[in-house]
Amino acid sequence: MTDDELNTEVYYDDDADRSKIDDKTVAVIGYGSQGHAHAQNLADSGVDVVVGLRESSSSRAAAEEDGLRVETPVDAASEADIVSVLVPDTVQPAVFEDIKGELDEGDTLQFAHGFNIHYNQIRPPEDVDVTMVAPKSPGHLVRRNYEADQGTPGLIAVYQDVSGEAKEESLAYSHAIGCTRAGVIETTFQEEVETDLFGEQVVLCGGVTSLVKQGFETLVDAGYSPEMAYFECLNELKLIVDLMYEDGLGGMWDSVSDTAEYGGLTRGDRVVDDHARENMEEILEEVQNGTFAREWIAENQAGRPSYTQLKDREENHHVEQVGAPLRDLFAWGDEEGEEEEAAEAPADD
Ligand SMILES: NC(=O)C1=CN([C@@H]2O[C@H](COP(=O)(O)OP(=O)(O)OC[C@H]3O[C@@H](n4cnc5c(N)ncnc54)[C@H](OP(=O)(O)O)[C@@H]3O)[C@@H](O)[C@H]2O)C=CC1
Ligand SMILES: CC[C@](O)(C(C)=O)C(=O)O
Ligand SMILES: [Mg+2]
Ligand SMILES: [Mg+2]
Repeated sequence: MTDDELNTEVYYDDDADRSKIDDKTVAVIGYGSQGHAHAQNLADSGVDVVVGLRESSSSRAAAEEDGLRVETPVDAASEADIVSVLVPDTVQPAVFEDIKGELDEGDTLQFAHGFNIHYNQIRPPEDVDVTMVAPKSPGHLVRRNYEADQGTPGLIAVYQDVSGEAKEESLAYSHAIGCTRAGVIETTFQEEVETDLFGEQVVLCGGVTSLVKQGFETLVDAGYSPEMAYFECLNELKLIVDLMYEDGLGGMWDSVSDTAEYGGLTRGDRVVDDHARENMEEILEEVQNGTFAREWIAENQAGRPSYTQLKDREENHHVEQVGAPLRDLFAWGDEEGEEEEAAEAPADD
């Protein structure tokens, strides 16, 4: 398929005008999954970066060790032309209240996910650009891909364009973090929020972990060894998804046996059936009408009681107890573990 056959325009390196960012200062607020990747990629691309972290932040040492200048969020925002808000969605409204006084006319307030703008938790001043550059990937891979001279696909969106250059600046920022190497699509804050929340709940994070757990439990409850069940339902999933990633569903079907293909084609829809589809539609509606957003905001205001309980249950699931020692035995286990620990920035919880 050529670019002409695509339904939407995809922007690559040549479409970005780096002069829109090269003489600007970017404040990256937060140094977690996305923050460390954006800050390091921008800096390696020659952009002036200052990281904004609170004095007590556990991420300060990591950012400084990575050679970045660190100030408080207020001081970083004060000297920046572009303020990239990369703290957790739930703390963004409070952080925004602290830094909003530092946004000068014509500055850019930028996000990697549109939750707080779309659900009106942040009301930006009218005289700044409001944009989004959202890599479609976990942050650690945004950094890893950049270092490997590869890219990460991303989205850009413009919510407010005071300067008349918001889109061009977003593309230049996408270039500097490596997204235009892989391709960038323009969207709206609404579309990004609704598809991102739906995708992570139904397929990528929620759906797939439930599928793994139910498959694992079914085998173990039927008397099969947990190790067998782990390899079958979790470990091999990565290898199957890698094939889909490289060459679509067809690439995967071509690689597995005819027996697997026939069994999968006849049985898959019995598992993820019409009932599952109805549930997907219901979940999408909760995203669209704000039910999920209200629930998540209230959950945070209450100190995250359900989140804490569910997280604890997940961490103690049998598949996790079986998997950890097995992964330690993998030949590459130590090396990868060390690399990830080094790259790992502190999480919000
Ligand atoms: N995770 C991902 O890969 C993706 C995330 N996004 C979006 O990117 C944004 C950032 O998410 P993510 O990278 O996961 O965030 P993280 O949870 O990884 O962010 C943690 C960072 O935020 C800082 N932080 C936490 N609370 C505060 C606070 N109150 N004041 C100042 N700094 C604080 C932490 O520092 P401290 O040590 O001070 O706590 C740490 O540096 C979100 O909008 C998210 O939806 C988009 C695409 C993918
Ligand atoms: C899939 C989860 C995600 O949307 C992401 C990595 O893209 C997130 O919010 O972390
Ligand atoms: Mg998300
Ligand atoms: Mg996402």
